Amino acid sequence: MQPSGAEVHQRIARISAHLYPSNPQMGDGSILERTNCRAKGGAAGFKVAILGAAGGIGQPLAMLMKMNPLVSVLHLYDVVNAPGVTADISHMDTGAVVRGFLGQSELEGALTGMDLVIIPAGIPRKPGMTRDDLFKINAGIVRTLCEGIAKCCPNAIVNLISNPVNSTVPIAAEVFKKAGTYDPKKLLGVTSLDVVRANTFVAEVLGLDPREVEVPVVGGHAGVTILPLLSQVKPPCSFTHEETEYLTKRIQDGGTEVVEAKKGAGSATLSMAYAAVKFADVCLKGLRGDAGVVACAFVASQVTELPFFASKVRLGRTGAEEVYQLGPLNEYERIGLEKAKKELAESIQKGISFIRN
Ligand SMILES: NC(=O)C1=CN([C@@H]2O[C@H](COP(=O)(O)OP(=O)(O)OC[C@H]3O[C@@H](n4cnc5c(N)ncnc54)[C@H](O)[C@@H]3O)[C@@H](O)[C@H]2O)C=CC1
Ligand SMILES: O=C([O-])CC(=O)C(=O)O
Repeated sequence: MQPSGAEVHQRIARISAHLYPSNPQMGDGSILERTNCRAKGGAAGFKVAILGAAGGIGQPLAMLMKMNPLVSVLHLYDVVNAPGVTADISHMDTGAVVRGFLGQSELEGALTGMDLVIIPAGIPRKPGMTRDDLFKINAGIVRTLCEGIAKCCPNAIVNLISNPVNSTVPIAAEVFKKAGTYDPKKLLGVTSLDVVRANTFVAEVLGLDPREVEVPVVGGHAGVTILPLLSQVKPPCSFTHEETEYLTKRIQDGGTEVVEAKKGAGSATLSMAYAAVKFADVCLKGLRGDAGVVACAFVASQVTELPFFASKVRLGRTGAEEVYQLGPLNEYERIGLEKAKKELAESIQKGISFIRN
């Protein structure tokens, strides 16, 4: 029997409400003309939210996550332009269902039920600024978003990209502690761009394909706190002192190199989206229960005397299930580690104090 006109309207309204739960204006009558209204959408997979999805990182990150077969539902949240980015990305013929959420009043809808939350919300650097100069504005943004996570999806894995990561991760930890939801395994500061850069620059020097190179980068994510362990590069190789100095400095200053090249138009966005997706994919594979999933991240740690430190971690069903020791360091790296720890201690304390005081 053919459905009645009223039944067809009801069916479309249901689909529209499913796709745009808190943006009814995005599911207006125009959907009547669409031919895909019987789409099931969302095969088995994970639910992922991106907070800051309309930004320089957020947009390519959203596009790449829409292409990830492990993602069944993708929520795009921002305080501006989320509907436009959502409409655009939702036309991609990949499995994930995309939904947009605009502004603080829709944060709850964006977060409820999520398995993984990726946060690239916040202002980027301009030439002459340090990442710490972003603290004033980004600290408050991260606090608000993490309060939402504690309330709506306290079990989600959080990938925190917003700078200064060395302080925003401690901020997030304090917010979760206050809310009684803190699970150190689930809070990961994203340092994968440092690894991506290190692999690229080391491959250039060695004349190798970057896909064959693995460089552990430990410490934190700002200047001297970024510590590439060139003595542990795979495949095993050695560097002259000059090469070590050149590579260490280039990896540590990679972000500044992009900020200066962009001349005031922001910082790394495309390589960051790539690195964030690589890292998110590793987190999702861990959640799925894949064995031997390892990546570098800035996490709660007992590897040094500091409460947070970036190093290799093993991702599993509950997040960062194992944090690896640093392994043997050479003299150059030992000196670098002391410098890194000094700056890191201050940045971590600044983040903690922001919430406690
Ligand atoms: N961890 C890392 O390796 C890297 C971190 N970053 C950092 O990522 C952050 C974002 O960089 P871009 O995307 O280039 O900046 P952007 O300015 O292009 O985008 C940021 C987005 O965040 C949104 N936003 C602002 N306040 C918000 C709030 N309260 N809730 C939700 N969204 C909000 C803005 O509307 C904007 O769309 C910066 O802090 C930057 O320093 C950038 C590159 C690498
Ligand atoms: O340098 C910046 O401000 C952005 C960033 O963290 C990076 O590119 O590593």
